[in-house]
Amino acid sequence: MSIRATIAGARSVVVKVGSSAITTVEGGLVTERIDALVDAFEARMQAGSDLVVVSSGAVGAGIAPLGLRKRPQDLATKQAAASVGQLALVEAWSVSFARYGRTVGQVLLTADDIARRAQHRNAQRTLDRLRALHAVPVVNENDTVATTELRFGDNDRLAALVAHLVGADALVLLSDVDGLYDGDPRKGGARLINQVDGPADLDGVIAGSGGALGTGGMASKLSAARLAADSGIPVLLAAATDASAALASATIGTAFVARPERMSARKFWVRHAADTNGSLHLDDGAVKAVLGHRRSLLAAGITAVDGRFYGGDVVELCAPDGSRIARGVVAYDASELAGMLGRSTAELSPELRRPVIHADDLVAH
Ligand SMILES: Nc1ncnc2c1ncn2[C@@H]1O[C@H](COP(=O)(O)OP(=O)(O)O)[C@@H](O)[C@H]1O
Ligand SMILES: N[C@@H](CCC(=O)OP(=O)(O)O)C(=O)O
Repeated sequence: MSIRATIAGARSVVVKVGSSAITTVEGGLVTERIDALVDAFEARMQAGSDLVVVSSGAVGAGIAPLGLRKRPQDLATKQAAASVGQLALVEAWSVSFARYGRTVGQVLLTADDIARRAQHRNAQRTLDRLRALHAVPVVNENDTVATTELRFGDNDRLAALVAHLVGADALVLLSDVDGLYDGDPRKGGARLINQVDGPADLDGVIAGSGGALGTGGMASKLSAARLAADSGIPVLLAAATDASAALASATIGTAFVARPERMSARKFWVRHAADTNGSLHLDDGAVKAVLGHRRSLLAAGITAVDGRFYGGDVVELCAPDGSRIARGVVAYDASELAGMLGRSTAELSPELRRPVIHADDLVAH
C-alpha cells in the first residue's frame, strides 16, 4: 500500500494544529478556522477513525485577554498567557465540536510525563477511555509546569510522543505551510518535497525557523517526523487550510515514510526519555562492543561517571572524544558504579556481575 493510502486509511490518527493555523498576530483565535478544521475532523471520525487533537495556540489566545499588545518574549509572561489562553482555546474546540454533538476532554501533558512510566500509563488510560466514550481528547503542553515546548515551540514533538502513546497509525501535522520545502519558502525559489523515505532525502534541506505565531519552525517538525518514524508511524505535513483533503485522501503535503518495524516500546522510551540523569564515559573497546557488536556494557569499559543517577534511570553513553553515542537504562546507582569502573567481571563481587547496561536496554543515537 502506498504511504498516502496508509495515512488515508489509518484507524487511529493524531492531528496536531499549530498556532499559526488558528491564531492571529494581534492575539486571538480565529473560530471560523477552528470550525473548518472540526468539519474535516468530524468527517474523518464519521468514516471510522479515532482522533486525538494536539492543539497549540494557548499563548496566542491569551494575548488579547491580558491586554498585551504582542506575543510575549519572556518565559513567565508566555506561561501566564498560556494559562489564560488555554481556557479560550479548549472552549473554542468544545463549542465547535458541540455543533456535531461531540464532547471534548482537555489533556495537559509534558514530554516528561510521557517519559515516566507511571504518568505514561495514566495518560494512556485517560486518552483510551476518552476515545472509548466517543469524546475527542484535545491535548496541549502543560505550560505552567513545563517550559521545553514554550522555549523551543516543540508541540510537534509532543504530538509525536502522543501518537506513540496512543498507538496511532498516522500523525498529521497541520501548519500554515503546505508541506516541507528544500529551503525556507519565505525566501523564494524553494521546491516542495512530496515524500521523505528516509534521512538521505533530507540531505541539503534547510529547515528554517517558524513564523511570527508558531515557534518550532520546520526543524521541530522534522525531528517530530523522525520520532514518529522510530515508532513506525507515518506522518503527513500539510496546510491547515487543506485539512479536509489531508484527512480524507492524504493526497497533498509531504508524506514521511515510517520504519517498517516499530522500535520496541522499551527502546523507544529509552531513546526519547525526556531527561537523562547522568553519563558514562566509555573506552574505545567498549564503544566497539556496544555499537559494533551490540553487546551489553560492562564495568571494565567505563572510564568515568558523571551525574547523580540510580539503577533504572536513563543515562547517556559517551565515546572517548566526548561525543554522545547511545542511551541506556543503567542497572546501578552512580555511587555503586564509582567503585566498579575499569574492573573486569571476575574482579567484582557476585552481586555486581550483571552488565551495567543490558544490550536490550541500549539504543544508539
Ligand atoms: N524548509 C521549510 N519548509 C517549509 N516551511 C519552512 C521551512 N523552513 C522554514 N519554514 C517555515 O516554518 C513555518 C512553520 O512552522 P511554525 O511557524 O512553527 O508553525 P506551527 O505554528 O504550525 O508549528 C512555515 O510558516 C514556514 O515559513
Ligand atoms: N503550548 C504552546 C505551544 C507552543 C508551540 O509548540 O507552538 P507551535 O509551534 O505553534 O506548535 C501554546 O499552546 O501556545
